[in-house]
Amino acid sequence: MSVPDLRLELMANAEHFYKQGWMAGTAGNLSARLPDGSFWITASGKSKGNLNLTDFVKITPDGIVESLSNDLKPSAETAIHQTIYKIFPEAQACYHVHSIEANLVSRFVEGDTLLLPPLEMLKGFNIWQENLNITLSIFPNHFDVSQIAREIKECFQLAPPQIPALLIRDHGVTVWADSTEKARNFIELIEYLFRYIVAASQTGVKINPYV
Ligand SMILES: CSC[C@@H](O)[C@@H](O)C(=O)COP(=O)(O)O
Ligand SMILES: [Zn+2]
Repeated sequence: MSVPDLRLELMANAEHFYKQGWMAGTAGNLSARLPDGSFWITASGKSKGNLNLTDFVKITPDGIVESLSNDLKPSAETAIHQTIYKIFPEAQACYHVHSIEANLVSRFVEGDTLLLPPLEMLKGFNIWQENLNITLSIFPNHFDVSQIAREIKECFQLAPPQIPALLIRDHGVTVWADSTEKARNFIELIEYLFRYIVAASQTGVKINPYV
């Protein structure tokens, strides 16, 4: 039986996110791991609304770029995907999108953690506790992407995140999961939580009554 090409999943998910307005103007990047530990990642600067099979670059476990053409460069944020796959061996897909709500909520706090609302939606991240006090790490949006990747590694090696997601201030969210399907769900869940936080701030509702 032939194995389905993971690029087809990435193309479908990118189109879905693009239609939500989360990958406008070439924003965002998606990757998925292959059984040999290499991963497909979207090539840099491509519109994510209508990707082709040729709009991807393969990165080997040693970090070698295997490009299908000289015109293709790997995503400018490949270092973040590599870091996530290194720290979390169970991760099989890593998705990064830019939504307006992610950027707004990243400005709601000055520190490096965002308190999440204790909503039922958190069960989608396999969190089954009452009186939830779940936070999301926020990283500065350094011009040098490898610096962002280093800070992610340092932070998560000290303390693993409570949910498989991270936010880069004024930039966007990144999630990872053990399948492309779950990574897509995680993007939808976290973006729902961001929308809730924005709406709560407009209506005066406390984000988390347990804190
Ligand atoms: C709208 S440009 C955004 C980029 O600078 C970057 O943040 C991004 O997400 C997409 O970069 P790419 O190199 O296409 O993967
Ligand atoms: Zn980005």
